[in-house]
Amino acid sequence: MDDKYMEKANILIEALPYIKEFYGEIVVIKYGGAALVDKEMEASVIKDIALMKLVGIMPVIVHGGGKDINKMLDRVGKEHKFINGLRYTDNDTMDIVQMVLAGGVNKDLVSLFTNQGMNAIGISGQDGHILEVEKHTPGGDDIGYVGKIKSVNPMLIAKLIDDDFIPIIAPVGVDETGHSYNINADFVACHVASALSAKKLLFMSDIEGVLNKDKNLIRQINIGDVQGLIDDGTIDGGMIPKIKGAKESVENGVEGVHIIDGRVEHSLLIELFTNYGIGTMIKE
Ligand SMILES: Nc1ncnc2c1ncn2[C@@H]1O[C@H](COP(=O)(O)OP(=O)(O)O)[C@@H](O)[C@H]1O
Ligand SMILES: CC(=O)N[C@@H](CCC(=O)OP(=O)(O)O)C(=O)O
Repeated sequence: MDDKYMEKANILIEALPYIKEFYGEIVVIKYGGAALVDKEMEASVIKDIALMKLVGIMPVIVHGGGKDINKMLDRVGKEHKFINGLRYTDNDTMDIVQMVLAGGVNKDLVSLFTNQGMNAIGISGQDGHILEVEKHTPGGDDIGYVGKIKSVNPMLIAKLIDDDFIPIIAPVGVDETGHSYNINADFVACHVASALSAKKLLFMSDIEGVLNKDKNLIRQINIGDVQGLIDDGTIDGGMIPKIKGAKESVENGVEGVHIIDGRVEHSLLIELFTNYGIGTMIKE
């Protein structure tokens, strides 16, 4: 037979044990950063997730949209600032965060799935009390309406999954008085993955994975080594919440957390369904 047909058949056969392993399992995908700004890539990611769903995996999406919030703040002439990676969120900023994340990014993603003939439902952590928060005051600082997750109520998400929908969750939570809070989407993804006892959590970012000091990709990190990589400065900036959250999720029973490059077409499929993968896996 023609080699090129054999090659295609082999790719499908290589995927078989993974499809079997993940069949009926929940996989949480944090979709944000660079992967969210390029329309072509966005369409390709949606196809990958549609394929996952059609082979029996139950995907749950938590999205970011920090760059879209910045753009909207620029448009209305409002300054934006981050304190240790968290957006300073005063009342007006919170209105914009809610509008951009829960109203814009969330519904745009739902439309993309609808275009692929898939049933997706866009919700935020406010719906069904999914994300209950309290005011986050890191080191005693008041950074406005930034939420610290107190509890995740997975009931509504589980119901949507049971009814065959792909839940798409915006990282906005609610406190006991009903006020909305802005939450870092990485934290939300980790808490949701733990609460749902997901098999996997995948972070799609704008870098190959976790890099060592020589800027080479680290293929696997055991949770016992995470703190050392932070302490010696190998990991900093936006990678810190991902890696800390990854460690916590694994401790809470998520089998593996993967950090993959959202700029590479089909990185999701390659990571899940091939022997070699593409990014960094964090595991026990
Ligand atoms: N060791 C590391 N390996 C990879 N990225 C790192 C590392 N240390 C810091 N980073 C930074 O973390 C960034 C990813 O975090 P972030 O920008 O918050 O992603 P996203 O917006 O996709 O959630 C990378 O682009 C990189 O600048
Ligand atoms: C408190 C806080 O910082 N919230 C984030 C929420 C969005 C987010 O996390 O988006 P990315 O994943 O695309 O960075 C923010 O306002 O930017």
